[in-house]
Amino acid sequence: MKIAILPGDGIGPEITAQAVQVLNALGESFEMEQAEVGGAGYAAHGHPLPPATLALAKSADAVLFGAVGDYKYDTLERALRPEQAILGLRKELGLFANLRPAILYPELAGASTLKPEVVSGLDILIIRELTGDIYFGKPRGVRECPDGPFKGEREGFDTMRYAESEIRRIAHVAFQAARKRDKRVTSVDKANVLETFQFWRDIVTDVHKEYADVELEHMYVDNAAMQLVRAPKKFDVIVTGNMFGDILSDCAAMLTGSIGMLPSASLDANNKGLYEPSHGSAPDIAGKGIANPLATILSAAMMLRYSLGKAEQADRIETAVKQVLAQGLRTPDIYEAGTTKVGTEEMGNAVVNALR
Ligand SMILES: NC(=O)C1=CN([C@@H]2O[C@H](COP(=O)(O)OP(=O)(O)OC[C@H]3O[C@@H](n4cnc5c(N)ncnc54)[C@H](O)[C@@H]3O)[C@@H](O)[C@H]2O)C=CC1
Ligand SMILES: CC(C)CC(=O)C(=O)O
Ligand SMILES: [Mg+2]
Repeated sequence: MKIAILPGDGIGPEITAQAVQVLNALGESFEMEQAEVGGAGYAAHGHPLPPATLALAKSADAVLFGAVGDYKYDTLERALRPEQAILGLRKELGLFANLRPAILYPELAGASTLKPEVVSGLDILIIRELTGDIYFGKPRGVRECPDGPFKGEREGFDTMRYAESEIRRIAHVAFQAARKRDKRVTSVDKANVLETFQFWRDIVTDVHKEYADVELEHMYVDNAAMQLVRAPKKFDVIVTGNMFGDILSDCAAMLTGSIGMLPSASLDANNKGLYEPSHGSAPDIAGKGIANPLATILSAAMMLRYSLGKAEQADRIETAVKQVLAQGLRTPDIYEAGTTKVGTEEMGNAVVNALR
């Protein structure tokens, strides 16, 4: 089985190295091939998603991705910015279903921003549509404002849109996932304001007719953000669009102690996937050896489970992560008094030792 390893920028290479170390410790014979992506792709080949990197991602059975982005590229024209690499990979590989489980490990109850009684036992699954919405809609750009009170001025614009089949397929993913859990789906939208999301609500309601055993509720995104920090355990599966899912999942991350704890799987219709932490390249801590590698290590576990048919090995990694947390090891983002502060590499080494 071939895994494409795309470390990217910032903390990407640091955290990916730890996940690779963990995969190597499983005793499986994975073929791993690494390639530059993001700012690293631009620096080496003049493009954030070099053709050889895309070809590798397409030919591999699964992709393990670090993160992309570096402030030094923020002035480049948009098509050449590092973030285009991950957007391009999602689109090119058809990775429309983004699964972001927000699970609170009991040892991290004190690291969560919420009171232990509000988050203890938290286990929610955010399903974010990943290849549509305003992140991909066209037209977009900067133009002369054609009408209204600002006519003649320059205006920036983007296009929010969802095709019916895009909504149907992500709704099916959500209802099917809920069937394996607590059988409750909350569809998050902004149907009170946006045509796109009234349509979203209508289609999700229609798909729900095929899942009578699953409970469906609709919630506006502003309320959902509030409920996530008020009573997050009321959610089981949240399904939402690309932008709302992006924002709500960062919010949910803090319930688990840190964004460094939130893994993700981005899947196509056949469960071929790209696996990456939900966070970015964290330029503020890059090179310091203090980034939390657990979201990436847990993403590797998701890769074993969803794309590589190795559920037992995925369980082993998740058990090893629980063990190092029980040992009291913490990177600074999840550190509390009475625990032991470690760096990225020490955390990775501890997971490897726990595996053995
Ligand atoms: N999939 C991707 O590659 C993503 C890329 N980005 C890009 O990353 C760059 C930085 O974006 P930000 O908005 O700062 O988001 P970010 O997620 O990189 O960082 C936000 C905050 O969380 C902290 N953080 C993130 N991951 C951490 C980890 N593993 N351990 C400890 N602390 C961690 C950072 O230090 C920072 O304070 C930008 O260029 C952005 O476009 C952002 C999100 C996703
Ligand atoms: C480039 C961004 C869309 C990446 C991001 O924020 C995410 O996937 O969570
Ligand atoms: Mg994000």
